[in-house]
Amino acid sequence: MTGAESFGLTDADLAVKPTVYAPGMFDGKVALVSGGAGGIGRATAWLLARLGAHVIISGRSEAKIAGLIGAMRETGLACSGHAVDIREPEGVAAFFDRIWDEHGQLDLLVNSAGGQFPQAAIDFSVKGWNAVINTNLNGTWFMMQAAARKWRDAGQPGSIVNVVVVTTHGLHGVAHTVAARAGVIGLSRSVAVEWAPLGIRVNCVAPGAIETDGWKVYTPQVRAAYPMTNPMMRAGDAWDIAEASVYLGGPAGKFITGELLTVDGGGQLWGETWTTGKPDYFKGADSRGADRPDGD
Ligand SMILES: CCCCCCC/C=C/C(=O)SCCNC(=O)CCNC(=O)[C@H](O)C(C)(C)COP(=O)(O)OP(=O)(O)OC[C@H]1O[C@@H](n2cnc3c(N)ncnc32)[C@H](O)[C@@H]1OP(=O)(O)O
Ligand SMILES: NC(=O)C1=CN([C@@H]2O[C@H](COP(=O)(O)OP(=O)(O)OC[C@H]3O[C@@H](n4cnc5c(N)ncnc54)[C@H](OP(=O)(O)O)[C@@H]3O)[C@@H](O)[C@H]2O)C=CC1
Repeated sequence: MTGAESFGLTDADLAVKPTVYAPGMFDGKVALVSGGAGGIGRATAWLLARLGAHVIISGRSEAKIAGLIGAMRETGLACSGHAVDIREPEGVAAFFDRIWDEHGQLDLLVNSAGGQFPQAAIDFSVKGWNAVINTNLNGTWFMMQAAARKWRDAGQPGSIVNVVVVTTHGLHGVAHTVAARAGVIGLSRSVAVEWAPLGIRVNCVAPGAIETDGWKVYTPQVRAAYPMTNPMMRAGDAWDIAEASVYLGGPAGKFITGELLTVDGGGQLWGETWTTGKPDYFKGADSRGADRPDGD
């Protein structure tokens, strides 16, 4: 692979990809997609804008946001963007002030900003652990809380979709992110109850292996094995997650809150996920070795 290689759907794909949803479904609505210039966020931003929403795109990289906004506006879609690090609560709060100043409303927040690096848990540094927890748990929370405060203060309903990771089986090499995402899922279930009186719904989508540029952090060997993470024996695409988020976050999900929708081709039921490669130990009984510490 070269540094220039990219994965997943392009803007040209996303501009025309067929959707199950009706045109105009989000007319008059305002949606915010964090990580909106990443793979899954980008697909979500295109889908929501094509369905009529004004989409606000955030992320850390101004250049990535500007590129996406240019591509979307070229096709006549309504969007704007702002660089915000979700780990900075003051910056996040100021961002939501700005959204209300400019639009006076927000209808849907999709938290797609996140990520991790693959490493054996036993080798995590304190800094590495904190980077992943701060991004995926704290950052997601700062966005959720800032949105909810605005909705409460404005007396407006709202909807949040958090894009997480499958946490129900041992996801090798990404224990830090599984810990953070399990936190987000638990948090979402709790505030789904606390915030129901405010008219705020909170749901999560757990993607399986979804081909995006986020895969660049994994080796070519590991990426090549991702289709083996599920019984469909293929990766999903970012549109799969975008349509799931729109289902939960939009009108189709109006009686759904505190829910987790897994979109992984059945990977929870069958499949192997090795983000740092399959260790010899798991390759078969013969590979366990006589020196394996059995603890007895
Ligand atoms: C059921 C099947 C599911 C399949 C799941 C597997 C597939 C999953 C795919 C994805 O989720 S892909 C999409 C997500 N995108 C990414 O993950 C992109 C890359 N990740 C990030 O950018 C993370 O957000 C980040 C690493 C947390 C970035 O945070 P930050 O910008 O603060 O990081 P750094 O400053 O670069 O690093 C901070 C600190 O972290 C440690 N560290 C970072 N990278 C590595 C690494 N490759 N190996 C070991 N340690 C790493 C390290 O301590 C860094 O500090 P320094 O050493 O640089 O001082
Ligand atoms: N692709 C997959 O197979 C899977 C993905 N997921 C999760 O889905 C989500 C989206 O993934 P995907 O689109 O594939 O990955 P990408 O890496 O393509 O997108 C993630 C986006 O998050 C943004 N981001 C990261 N950290 C921060 C931060 N501190 N503040 C603001 N923005 C930030 C990045 O923007 P910028 O570069 O501008 O900082 C980036 O565009 C992630 O949480 C990911 O872990 C879960 C399971 C599988």
